[in-house]
Amino acid sequence: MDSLSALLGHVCQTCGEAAAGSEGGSGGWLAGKSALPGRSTTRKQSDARAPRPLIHNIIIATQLPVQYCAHKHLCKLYIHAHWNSPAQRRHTQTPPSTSTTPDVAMAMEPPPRPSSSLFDVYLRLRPSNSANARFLTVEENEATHPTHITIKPPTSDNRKRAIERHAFTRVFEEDAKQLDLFSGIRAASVIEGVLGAPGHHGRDGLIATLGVTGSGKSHTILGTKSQRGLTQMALQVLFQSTGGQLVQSFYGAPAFSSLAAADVSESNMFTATAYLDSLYGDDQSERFPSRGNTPMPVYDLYPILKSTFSSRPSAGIHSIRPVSGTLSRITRSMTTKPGSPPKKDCSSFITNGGSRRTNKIPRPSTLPQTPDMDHVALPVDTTAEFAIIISMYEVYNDRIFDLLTGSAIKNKHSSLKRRALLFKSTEQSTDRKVVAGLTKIICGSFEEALMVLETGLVERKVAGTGSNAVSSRSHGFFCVEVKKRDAQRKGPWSSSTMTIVDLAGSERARQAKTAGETLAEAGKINESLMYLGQCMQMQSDNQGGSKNIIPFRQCKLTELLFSNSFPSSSRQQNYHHPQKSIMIVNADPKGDFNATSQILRYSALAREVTVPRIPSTSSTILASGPTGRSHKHTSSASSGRTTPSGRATPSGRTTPSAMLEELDASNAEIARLTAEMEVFAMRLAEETARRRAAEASWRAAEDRMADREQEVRDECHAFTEHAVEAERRRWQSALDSELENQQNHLDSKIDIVIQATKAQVRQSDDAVKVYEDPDPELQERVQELELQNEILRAKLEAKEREGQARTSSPVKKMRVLKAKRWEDPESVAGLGFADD
Ligand SMILES: Nc1ncnc2c1ncn2[C@@H]1O[C@H](COP(=O)(O)OP(=O)(O)OP(=O)(O)O)[C@@H](O)[C@H]1O
Repeated sequence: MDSLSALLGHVCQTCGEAAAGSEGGSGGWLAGKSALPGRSTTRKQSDARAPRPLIHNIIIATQLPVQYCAHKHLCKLYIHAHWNSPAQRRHTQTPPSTSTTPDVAMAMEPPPRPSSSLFDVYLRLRPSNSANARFLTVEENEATHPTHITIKPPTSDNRKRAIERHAFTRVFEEDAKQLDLFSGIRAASVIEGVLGAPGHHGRDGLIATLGVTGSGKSHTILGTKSQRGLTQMALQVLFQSTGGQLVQSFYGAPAFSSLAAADVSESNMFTATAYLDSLYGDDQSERFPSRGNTPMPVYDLYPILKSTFSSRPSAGIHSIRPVSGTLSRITRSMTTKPGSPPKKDCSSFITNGGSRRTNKIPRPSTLPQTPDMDHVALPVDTTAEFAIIISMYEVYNDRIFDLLTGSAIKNKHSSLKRRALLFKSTEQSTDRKVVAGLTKIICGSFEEALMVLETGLVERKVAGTGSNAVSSRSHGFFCVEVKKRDAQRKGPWSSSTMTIVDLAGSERARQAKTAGETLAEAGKINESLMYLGQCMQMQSDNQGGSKNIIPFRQCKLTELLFSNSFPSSSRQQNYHHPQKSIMIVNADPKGDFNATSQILRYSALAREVTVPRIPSTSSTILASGPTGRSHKHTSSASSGRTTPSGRATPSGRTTPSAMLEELDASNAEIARLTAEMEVFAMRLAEETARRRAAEASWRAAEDRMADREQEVRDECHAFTEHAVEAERRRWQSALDSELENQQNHLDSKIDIVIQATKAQVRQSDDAVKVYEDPDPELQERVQELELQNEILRAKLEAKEREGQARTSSPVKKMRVLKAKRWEDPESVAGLGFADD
């Protein structure tokens, strides 16, 4: 009964009796279900005639805590509905106020951030140009900063909706400046955490903005033409704090390779000078006469940077000097006016209002110089050396895209299909997921970091809508990674990241007047914000004692925002503290009531709802009457007490007072039913939202499954193709080597035969005899020739005999023989004649 004791001493609005006791007639305000008449055991001992207050039924129906005085006067009907948890309901009891509209509970303290809370939630109101009345009131808090707001439906709203009260870590009014916000949210302490205490690793930090479209999220995070945003301010503080302790990380410097080696996210790392030089080199050559070695025209950043620098690790890169001069500013503050017809993809980062993106180098001197953060100096570990690495990406249609590829700088590449990156565990980062394959730029100075930031923003998806001339169509993530190591020992680099997120705004298609692709984008934006809302609502429930598991894996956005918010599972070397997170909710107090109240409802750290009481008809009637007596009756009637004039007569006839009583009872019943209806409507809305979320998550899961299936199929296909190709090559090479072996074997055999033949020829005078299988044709021919030979030989012999017979002279004989020898030497030899 803590709440009860807290409420003692208050005064009943109807009878003016001071609350001093407990239920049962001694007076006092009762609160909570345990003190309800009809439920309490003391009820039976109390005045049996005491009417059962109508509110009792409401309690039964809604299970909500209520208050009433000892006289059971229904002075006001307070329903403090902390829908999320009983624990939250408990601390909402409050005495009624005397104002005509029900006040909200004052006992709702700004909740201290418990360890289960993922975010500190700040509310920033933007100055509004709208002629509408403000529906949002900031409660003044004299002791400290305002932390509570009340939102009251506009008078035009005929749905009699509840008045809601929300608690935030702190509320910033419309006149809050960028610097007020920076110091108010204690951004410096986030940066300090990222830098790490002496001898300790840093801790990740996250600053994000949330709100409906046009509520000032980008204004807060990225600033405008004249004012810096939180990003630029944080960068300045970071660079001036680490100042002299930044490592030299030009290509070829040992720090560069060690930084690249220490990166766990499979990133493409470049120095800012090389990166900017590669992107803007050609067009800026006139303006940067001092810069040498301007790379070739860049058609794709990676191949050129890689071939230029990876192959020549020691290649000198000339730095781009800080530039002065009047040049067109790359800013978000141009293009169409809100309300004008949507203009597709009219990038806010274009110069001269044209539709072409520029490839002019961003110039730090022309960027806003205020607020200057010179006065902010953070304590830094003096024994350490640091490197600051910047990466940027956006979540567009639930896919992650690198913003530093440089493809948007050259017009030719604006149509190129971008490759989505994965948020996954890598080989070197098994215990936590990282966005793999990002472009990371090592920045040596604040100016370089600003140029990289502006370059990345050129690539971000923005479009003009009916609600905002420069509406972000994606959730933008700007990451500043601080690498730290011992300056003396040069040990391993530790890493902590400050992520600054500019979320896309939720929007209603009717107001934003979007269509086609922009409408589809809005659908995805709203869906991801709905998941974010669920996560935030659960975190707020958890503060009240619930132990909900935050469902952050439902979409890329929540995964990226929340996955580092929990303690690392690894307790060893890679242990990471949960990140310190800050959520800034932006709201236009005169803007769209429905959209704004919805966002405030799920982002607030605590909330309560007050259903306005429907005034009693009888009191209205009687109040307009002349007598005070009537009023007294009404009060009695409303308290449920019977009065002499209010009773039915024994004859059964009802007096006017009895009718009035009845009327009042009916009105109270109507009020009860209306309150009930309101409660059920809210529950229904919640359940519907939950169902929709579940359906959307189901659909998203199906999509993801299909994607995964396709990925697995592609992977299998690629793997199989690769394996088949490798096998084919293996077989081909085996075949080739087999053929070669055979050839060699044959050659060696032939060699042996030739050698043997030669040796045989050398050993013997005989001609080489070649033994071959007899050819039948040849054989026939040989036989024929032999036959002819025989015939000729016979003829010859015959002729010889003839000649011998004709001459007996030896000389003639010799002459004949000589002639014969020329004709047939063999036959002559055979005859034993020799040449003389
Ligand atoms: N606190 C502020 N002070 C002055 N002007 C503001 C403030 N907040 C927002 N604005 C102006 O309102 C306009 C819309 O703001 P902004 O683009 O930041 O909205 P947003 O929430 O980022 O919208 P979206 O979600 O569509 O991107 C801009 O012109 C911006 O300068």
